[in-house]
Amino acid sequence: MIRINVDKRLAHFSLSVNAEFDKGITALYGRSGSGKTTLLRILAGLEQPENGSIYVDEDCWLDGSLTVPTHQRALGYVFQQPTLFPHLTVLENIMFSHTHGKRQCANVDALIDILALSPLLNRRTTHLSGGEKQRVAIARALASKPRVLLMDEPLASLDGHAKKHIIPFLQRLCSEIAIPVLYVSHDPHEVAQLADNVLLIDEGRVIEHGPVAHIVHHNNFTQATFASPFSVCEGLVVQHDEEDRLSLVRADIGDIWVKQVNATIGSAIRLYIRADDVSLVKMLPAHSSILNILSAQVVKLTPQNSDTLVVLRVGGTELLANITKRSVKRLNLCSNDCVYAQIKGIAVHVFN
Ligand SMILES: Nc1ncnc2c1ncn2[C@@H]1O[C@H](COP(=O)(O)OP(=O)(O)OP(=O)(O)O)[C@@H](O)[C@H]1O
Repeated sequence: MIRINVDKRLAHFSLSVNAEFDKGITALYGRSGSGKTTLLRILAGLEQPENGSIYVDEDCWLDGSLTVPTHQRALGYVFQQPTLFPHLTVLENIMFSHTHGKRQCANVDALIDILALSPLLNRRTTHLSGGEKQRVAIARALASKPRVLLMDEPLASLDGHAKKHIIPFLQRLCSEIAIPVLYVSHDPHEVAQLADNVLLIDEGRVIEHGPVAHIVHHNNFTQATFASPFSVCEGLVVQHDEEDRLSLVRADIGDIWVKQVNATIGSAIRLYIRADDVSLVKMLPAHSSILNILSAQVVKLTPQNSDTLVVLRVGGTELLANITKRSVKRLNLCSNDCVYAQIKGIAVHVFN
């Protein structure tokens, strides 16, 4: 557990953060210049706050005049551009912190295995792809067995294909290392896929902090980076329909049919549902191509520029729908109305 309470003034910017981060991935999310990197740098001891404290469990990294220098903080730092030693092989890069640091070394074999680095170990890092370099940088950051992992847009320099490839490694790794991971990202899709919690930051102040499914529903989240609104739902795979190539997910919003997923029955799964892919009807349709029709209640209507964002209560949780103003008028939609939310199975993104 990290407990941080710091104030920092820069020339035209001030940051004031009081937060706690438990194990798992916390996405630091906010518009450009909101203070995400500054917060990581303070945690790493690369910036000195005017006052405040940082504790990792019971260990003090900063309090008043006491400042533990960066090299004595048990942390790993992964940057947007992997900074590897070009004169060393992949294995030598990974082992660098082991041979040069004083901390106990992690199980390097397990890291190499999880990050699928075995075929690369004897290669020079100059000849690796961007995604391979970043996997080496992550292994190196973890080889010193840090108690905190800081990742500053680690996938930003990768293309969509490389990102897709590396994200499952990251997910597996972060669930195995069981330490707090602070992960800066501008990409709402990445946040939805990876984060357990989100700290939303604006102008150096914490705007929201909590579980990802809750925070992504906040207007502040979409306004922070002009992301299209979406919902994140947790569920379990309960059935595969081989003939129709579909899978049934028992999610917190109800049972949802999605395109067949490569996951065993009982696997935990996360659904990403764009608000634009949710439509509303007041009566159950007699014949519909839409596979998922859920009973819902309107909680709130928020007119946007040309659309209206509708917060729905579905099961014990919330779901967002984005519909046109004309649709709101046509349905004469008001708060507390009972409706049916329709979600195309084909439109649901599945993260497993
Ligand atoms: N060394 C510095 N001196 C003065 N101002 C700085 C310094 N470093 C950063 N800033 C300012 O502090 C603010 C926060 O910067 P920071 O890099 O933390 O933002 P960020 O949220 O990480 O942005 P981005 O998403 O664009 O990387 C910005 O206004 C930036 O110009």
